[in-house]
Amino acid sequence: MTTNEPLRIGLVSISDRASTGVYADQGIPALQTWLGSALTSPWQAATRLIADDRESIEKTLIELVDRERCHLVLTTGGTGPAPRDVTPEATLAVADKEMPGFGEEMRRISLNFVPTAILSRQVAVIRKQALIINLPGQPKSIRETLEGVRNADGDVVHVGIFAAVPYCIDLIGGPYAETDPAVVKAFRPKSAQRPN
Ligand SMILES: Nc1ncnc2c1ncn2[C@@H]1O[C@H](COP(=O)(O)OP(=O)(O)OP(=O)(O)O)[C@@H](O)[C@H]1O
Ligand SMILES: Nc1nc2c(c(=O)[nH]1)N[C@H]1C(S)=C(S)[C@@H](COP(=O)(O)O)O[C@H]1N2
Repeated sequence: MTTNEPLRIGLVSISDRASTGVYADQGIPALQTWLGSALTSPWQAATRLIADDRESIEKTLIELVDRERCHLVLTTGGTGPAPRDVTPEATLAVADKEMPGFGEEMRRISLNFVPTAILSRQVAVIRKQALIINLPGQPKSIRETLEGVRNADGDVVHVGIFAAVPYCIDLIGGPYAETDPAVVKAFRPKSAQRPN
């Protein structure tokens, strides 16, 4: 049963350099901007900027899901092969269930942009009432993976993963999230659609 409360979204930027001020964090602003353009139903964000440290990542994810009661948590950064990249391990460690389709599809989408997309080990999981999704660290990859790929005319040629996010949130008991179809069209089976 879905609810009418606002969608609570945890936004976690995981970067050694942004979290220590070597450069300004662009992850959280990119997430907020994109969600602001995509979501047409009420939402609120809880944001965290942390280092690539497995314990801090696990603690942050648990806090956002268990205490802040987020329905969706998006992380950015720390999914590559370097020794400090441990976001997928931390995410799997707090998981009740794995959702492998998201990682598979994000890598396929990202291959339209960079051949190094296969270096991203990103995962998605369910913990309690929340869907947690790892996005790559490159700020531009946030829009690319969530919104998908367009041709020169602006038509979508590879659907972004956010198309499946609202229905996933329905299925785990969260609010009915709606999107601007010009940015990303949320897909739901007919039986799950609410009249406008
Ligand atoms: N939060 C961020 N803000 C701005 N740029 C970022 C951020 N995170 C990553 N980037 C950019 O994307 C690139 C790839 O991201 P990745 O997460 O692999 O970073 P990294 O090389 O592990 O370094 P760090 O963890 O210190 O950001 C980085 O080299 C950086 O140019
Ligand atoms: N859409 C998209 N996906 C991408 C990239 C990108 O620029 N755009 N960079 C790739 C690279 S170079 C790496 S190493 C991996 C992991 O990045 P992360 O460690 O920043 O999470 O994401 C990959 N996926």
